[in-house]
Amino acid sequence: MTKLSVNVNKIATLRNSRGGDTPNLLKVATDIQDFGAEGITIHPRPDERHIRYQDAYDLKPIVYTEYNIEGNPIPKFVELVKEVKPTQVTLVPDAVDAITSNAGWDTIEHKDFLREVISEFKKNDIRTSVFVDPVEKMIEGAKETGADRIELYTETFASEYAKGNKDAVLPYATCAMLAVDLGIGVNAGHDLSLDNIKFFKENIPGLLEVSIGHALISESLYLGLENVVNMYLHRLK
Ligand SMILES: CC(=O)[C@@H](O)[C@H](O)COP(=O)(O)O
Ligand SMILES: NCC(=O)COP(=O)(O)O
Repeated sequence: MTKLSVNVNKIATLRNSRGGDTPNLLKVATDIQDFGAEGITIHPRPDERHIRYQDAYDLKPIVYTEYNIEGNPIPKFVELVKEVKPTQVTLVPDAVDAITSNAGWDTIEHKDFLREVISEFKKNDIRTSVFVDPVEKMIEGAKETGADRIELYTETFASEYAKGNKDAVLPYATCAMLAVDLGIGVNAGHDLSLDNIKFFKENIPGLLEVSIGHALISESLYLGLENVVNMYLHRLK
């Protein structure tokens, strides 16, 4: 079974745009789980433009499913994760000024660094995952770091699939099979959506978890607008 972990970064983006507490992140995270999602993902960035570090603490007692915290393991992030103790930490090599995550780790070049932070998280009983492009050498490198899982960076798959190139899933399938053979769990995320998720799931062996945010929140607007507009019209009669 593949677990759905909902990334709530975009809820925090909307909240921060007005400086208040609407939408309320904790209510949304509670509702998402009550509606059946099996996890909540956050990706606090150093500039706290969406998820604030304090949100990570506030969500801890609210998340009763799997709690996944993603980010670049700078010292401040490592301390945060060790204090919050989520179910899983996903290490992402994102630059401070990146609009969003745009590449996986070079697990060979950064093997020693990754091995060190991963062992620190493992001592704290936190499952570890490393964000990687679908390149076999990077999966083998991830194994060397001691990570429990990889998260396949699915941006290329998503953009190619949208253009009709279904073969774009093949490197992901190959890497997932390799990971399973090596005894590493397989997660995936970035730009997955209602349009591409079924095909991706059907083609990726052993897919344990997907984390989805941007498309899922956008789709919630598209699919929820009619209901809300009609509720306003009803009150204005
Ligand atoms: C690792 C990954 O693909 C997601 O965490 C994505 O980066 C979401 O982050 P943003 O919401 O900041 O784009
Ligand atoms: N790890 C990927 C994630 O959490 C969500 O990415 P996206 O759906 O916002 O692109």
